[in-house]
Amino acid sequence: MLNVTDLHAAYGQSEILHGLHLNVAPGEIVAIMGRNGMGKTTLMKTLMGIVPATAGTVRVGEAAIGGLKPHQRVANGVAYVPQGRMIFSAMTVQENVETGLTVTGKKEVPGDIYELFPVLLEMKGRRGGNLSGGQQQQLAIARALASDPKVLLLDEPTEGIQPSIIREMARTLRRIRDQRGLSIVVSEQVLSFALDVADRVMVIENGRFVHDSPRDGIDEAKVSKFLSV
Ligand SMILES: Nc1ncnc2c1ncn2[C@@H]1O[C@H](COP(=O)(O)OP(=O)(O)OP(=O)(O)O)[C@@H](O)[C@H]1O
Repeated sequence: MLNVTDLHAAYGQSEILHGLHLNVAPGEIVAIMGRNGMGKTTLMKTLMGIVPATAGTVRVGEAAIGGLKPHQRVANGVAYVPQGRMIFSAMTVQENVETGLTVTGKKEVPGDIYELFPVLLEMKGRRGGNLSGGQQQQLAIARALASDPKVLLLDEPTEGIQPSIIREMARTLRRIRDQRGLSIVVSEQVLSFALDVADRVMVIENGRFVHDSPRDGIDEAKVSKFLSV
């Protein structure tokens, strides 16, 4: 579903991503793990078109999206939950989710989104800024799902979230995948969450993938070693 070949990206003269290859099958969940500063956020932003790629191709299904602007990528089926969630604090929960509908032409939030996140239905008239961190993360995921994506990108969704909510989030993401059949790419530093949520774990180091393993039979000690400073 998502096919990335030889992706390079740079900030000015400083190249950060050095030729990444990534294939995510329909319905597959891939976790991209790596320490701070290894290039996870840059990869997410490059896939979204927020940071321009200097070389390489990005396809979603048959569509080449590498040259498109972020909103055009959303229209082609890519949705993004940025690091730090970036919900609109002054807008209500419902208004936040509605911003995700723009590309679908729908006026109302589909009921299955509130079924996934019942707390958002209870709080739909509250301002986003008044929600807890875990609730804001649910809101950011709901907003992303409102665009009816084929590929969902999440950048460090567990950052600043309590352990019990993190386990719940892994279950919810798998449920979303099972219900919608979409592909999910999640960047992560918490190994237990990656093992809970993903079918495959990749490790990025200094802008290169250095490890790629199915969840089943993964060498946890080896992955932990990459993550320890
Ligand atoms: N706007 C920017 N301008 C210049 N360099 C940047 C910029 N953003 C990130 N970098 C550099 O790019 C490299 C990769 O950063 P990136 O944010 O992609 O890492 P990360 O793996 O997501 O880390 P974190 O877990 O801290 O978010 C780092 O060396 C960082 O200093």
